[in-house]
This record gives sequence, C-alpha cells and structure tokens, in this order.
Amino acid sequence: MRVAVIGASGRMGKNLITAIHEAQGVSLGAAVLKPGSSLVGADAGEIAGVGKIGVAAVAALADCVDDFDVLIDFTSPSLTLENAAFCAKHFKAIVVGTTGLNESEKAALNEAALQSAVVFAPNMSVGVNLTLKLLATAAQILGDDYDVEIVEAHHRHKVDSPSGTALRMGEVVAEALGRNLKDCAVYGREGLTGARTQKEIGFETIRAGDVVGEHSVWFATEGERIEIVHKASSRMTFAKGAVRAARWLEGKSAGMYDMQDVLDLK
Ligand SMILES: NC(=O)C1=CN([C@@H]2O[C@H](COP(=O)(O)OP(=O)(O)OC[C@H]3O[C@@H](n4cnc5c(N)ncnc54)[C@H](OP(=O)(O)O)[C@@H]3O)[C@@H](O)[C@H]2O)C=CC1
Ligand SMILES: O=C(O)C1=N[C@H](C(=O)O)C[C@H](O)C1
Repeated sequence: MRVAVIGASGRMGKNLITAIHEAQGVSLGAAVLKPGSSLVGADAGEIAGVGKIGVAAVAALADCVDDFDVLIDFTSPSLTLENAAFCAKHFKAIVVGTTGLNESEKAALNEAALQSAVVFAPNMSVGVNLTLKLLATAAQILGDDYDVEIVEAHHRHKVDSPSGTALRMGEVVAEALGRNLKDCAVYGREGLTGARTQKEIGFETIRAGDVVGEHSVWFATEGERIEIVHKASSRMTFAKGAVRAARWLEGKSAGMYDMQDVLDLK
C-alpha cells in the first residue's frame, strides 16, 4: 500500500514519514508540502530525519495523484476539507487526524465519506482509544453522583482548544450518562460563576512548553475521586496509529470510520 503524507514538514508529518518508513507492508508514495515551501524537491526521509528514502517532496496533491492509495492528513480544518474533496474525486481513502473542525466542517467531511473511505479520529493512539472505553464504563457505573471534569495539557503551538481528544472524552462520558455534551459542557470557568451544577462537564486547558498531550478525566464525589489519565510522551504513538488506520482501509468501501473501528473496540 502506498501512503501519501500532507503537511510533511509539520510536527506530525515528520513522525508519519518515520512511522511509514519503519512499518511493514506500506511505503511512502508521496510527501506533500505547502506550496512555496523551500523544502519542495527535498527527500522526504531527510525532511523527517530518517535519511534518504528516494521520495522527493511535492507542492500539491495534484502533483502526486498517481503515486498513492491512501492519504494521511494532520493539517488544519480548511486544508483537510480540500484534501478530503480531492480524495473523494479521485476515489482515494484518507486518514484524518486534524482536530478543531466545527459542525459544518464535520458535515463536509461526511459528504466526502460518501465517495471514499475515511478514518477520522481526534486521537490515533491505542492508549487513548482504550481510555475512551474505560471512561464509558466508569461513567455508567458512577452515574450522576460524581462530578465530571476534563483537564488537558498540550504544547505552546497548539491552535485549537479544548483538544479534539478532550471533546471526544466528554462526548463519550456524556453519552454514557444519557446527556448531550452540547447542553452540559462548561469551558474554562472564570469570575463569579456560582456553584457547580450537578450535570455539567467541565473542561480546563493548559498550553505550555513542549507537552505532547495529556488528558485527565476526574469523577469526584463527597469522599473520593477517581482520575483516568492518559499521557503521550511521543508523537510516534499517534503516527503509528494513523499508519495502522491506513493499512486497515485497504479494500474498505466508502464511509466514515474511526479508530474504534480500526482497533475493533466497538
Ligand atoms: N488525531 C491525532 O492523533 C492527532 C491529531 N493532531 C492534530 O493534527 C493537526 C496538525 O498538528 P501538528 O502536526 O502539530 O501541526 P503542524 O502545524 O506542525 O503541521 C501542519 C502542517 O501542515 C502544513 N500545511 C499548511 N498549509 C498547507 C498546504 N496548503 N499544503 C500542505 N501542507 C500545508 C504546515 O506547513 P507550514 O508549517 O509550512 O505552515 C505544517 O507543516 C492538528 O489539528 C492537531 O490537533 C496532532 C497530533 C495527534
Ligand atoms: O495538537 C496536538 O498536538 C494534539 N492534538 C490532538 C487533540 O487535539 O486531541 C491529539 C493529541 O493530544 C495531540
């Protein structure tokens, strides 16, 4: 299977090239950079720091349309939608790790999934996807008597908040408690907010330094507190998950899938 990476010189792009290089059964078909990047033409392996691999980076998906079967996209919402439309037009599968999509952007991605197979997940690590299962179980057992708060920390460059993972954790917990996250989420309290309401799910965000990604979900009541915590210490955990998703897509029909499908956790 030939995999293309767009955003090839980004934090995730370089890890994705490395993960593809190290994986069995997949090869790097193309590496796509921002048009005008000084790295266009450079060897993708050298961009990622794994040495020459014989794939010269290009400036647009249209320049490598015949060179890949699946695209991996960890970029920005607007670019992801362009790329998903391109893949739909050319019947290519796509793995989307980009976070921060709003409701209409998610609807546009669902449109693309009518034509091609899409894996879309805010976190591709096995650990986080297992954590989502643990959270559903915890919420079902603990019920409404436990206050739920979600705390996440990421590096200083992250542009969306709360993280896509934190929001998905909130959705999973809300669903297990029979709530709709849109109705009960409270973001970043400040000032005279009044006492906490019983059913709200709070989100707190930290942005600092080089934190790869940490999520902590509290279930707290009078007398005890449970914390379910996931800490990523390397972006390779996300990159390996994305490559696993790309391989899983082989032969899949058009549709919207997530990492719970890829990992058979549903
Ligand atoms: N699902 C998951 O498991 C994970 C998701 N993410 C998400 O992935 C996304 C990217 O994160 P990260 O890698 O840290 O961000 P970066 O900003 O490091 O990477 C984005 C890359 O996209 C490039 N880019 C911008 N415009 C274009 C264009 N027109 N064509 C090609 N490339 C372009 C940027 O180039 P330039 O730098 O030149 O602007 C940059 O290299 C975020 O939404 C993040 O939340 C991150 C980690 C894990
Ligand atoms: O931007 C990041 O870095 C990350 N983003 C994802 C998110 O928003 O949940 C996943 C991971 O935590 C790293």
